Amino acid sequence: MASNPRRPLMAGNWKMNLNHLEANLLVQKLAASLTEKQLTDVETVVLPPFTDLRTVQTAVDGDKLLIGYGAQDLSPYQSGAYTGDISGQMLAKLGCTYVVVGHSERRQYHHEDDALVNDKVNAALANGLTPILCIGEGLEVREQLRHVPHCCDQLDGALRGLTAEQVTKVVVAYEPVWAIGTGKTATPEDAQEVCGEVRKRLTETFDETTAQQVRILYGGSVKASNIASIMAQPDVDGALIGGASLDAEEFAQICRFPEHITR
Ligand SMILES: O=C[C@H](O)COP(=O)(O)O
Repeated sequence: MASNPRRPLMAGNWKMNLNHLEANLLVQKLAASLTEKQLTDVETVVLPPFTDLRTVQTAVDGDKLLIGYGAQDLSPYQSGAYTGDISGQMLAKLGCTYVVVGHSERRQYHHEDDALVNDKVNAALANGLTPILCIGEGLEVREQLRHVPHCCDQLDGALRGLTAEQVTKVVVAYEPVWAIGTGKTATPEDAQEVCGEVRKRLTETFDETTAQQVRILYGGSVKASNIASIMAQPDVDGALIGGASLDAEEFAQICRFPEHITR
């Protein structure tokens, strides 16, 4: 098999954790724990709460840190009377490059469906942001062995109407809900099964060249101790990391995974 041309991406989703002072410390510590080469080889991104973004921007710009950042959600609208919401243009203005869309916690607690996720993917792209599109099955679906069609349906719904060129700008994150924050990691083979099927679906819906360009991440209890075996899978191009990204040293060790595997 040809070597993987996709640059690995490690994205730390802080969820609703860390105030802006703690955010500054974590970003500085993370950058100091990684060499320029490590940060060049593996794209390292943090996804703080909205209230931390300006602080993270100041740290990254001020110290020219090789760390990217983005948000955990965005409104499908550009502006207007949407109390409490944040638009893609606001995030772009803060220098964000990424935004998480359709995380299972948004789907569960805010009843986001595939149509809304599709609108948010479009809003992200319209503002030059890279959507990290989350898909994944719950335990019941997994036990019924319906996880592959379930994830492909979510993928189809979220990407409906997009051109192949737009799809190359999307990152897909496969996160089995039963593995999020539970300490129960999917096996590397479980991760590869769905990530491989996602790439196959992208090939069928768009084309092979497009599918080969899309980065597909795994998320769900990723730690320094299990990242190497996950990243050894051919269709896994990185990880969306929750809990472990709140510890700078642990996250840095995850980003250093190439030292432990040969792809
Ligand atoms: O977005 C990140 C995922 O929900 C995974 O979270 P976790 O690493 O704490 O399991």
